[in-house]
Amino acid sequence: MTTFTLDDLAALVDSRAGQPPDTSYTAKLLSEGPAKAAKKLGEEAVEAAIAAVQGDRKALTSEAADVLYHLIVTLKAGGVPLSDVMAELGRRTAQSGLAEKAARRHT
Ligand SMILES: N=c1c2ncn([C@@H]3O[C@H](COP(=O)(O)OP(=O)(O)OP(=O)(O)O)[C@@H](O)[C@H]3O)c2ncn1[C@@H]1O[C@H](COP(=O)(O)O)[C@@H](O)[C@H]1O
Repeated sequence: MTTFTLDDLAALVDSRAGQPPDTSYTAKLLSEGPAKAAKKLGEEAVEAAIAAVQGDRKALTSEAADVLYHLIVTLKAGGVPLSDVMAELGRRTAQSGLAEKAARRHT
């Protein structure tokens, strides 16, 4: 069990933004703009999907980590804070909770 969170990862990515590209992989990726980060995200997502279809749990774990990392970088490059994504997920959860309650009232 790890205590490392997506917020920790986003903070690491934030710390690399604006640094010289030769200082880290993240700084280099961010310096290349949103399209490059998005391309990497797409590639990693396909690799994760292939691992899932093949039932390769080890590869899926590794590729999922790549997806989450490149998603965080893509969000940073696109100017969208992770907190906005979490808020959207929270809204959807709240909405589905209300929808479930309404459905129960009508049964
Ligand atoms: N989670 C990751 C992470 N996952 C994958 N990667 C990098 O993503 C790259 C993907 O591999 P590829 O072979 O597809 O990419 P590449 O061929 O090197 O690059 P391209 O030419 O395709 O752009 C590798 O260089 C990995 O090291 C990551 N790099 C960084 N992190 C996190 O970001 C933090 C900061 O990292 P640095 O920016 O390297 O200091 C680290 O402490 C980690 O927490």
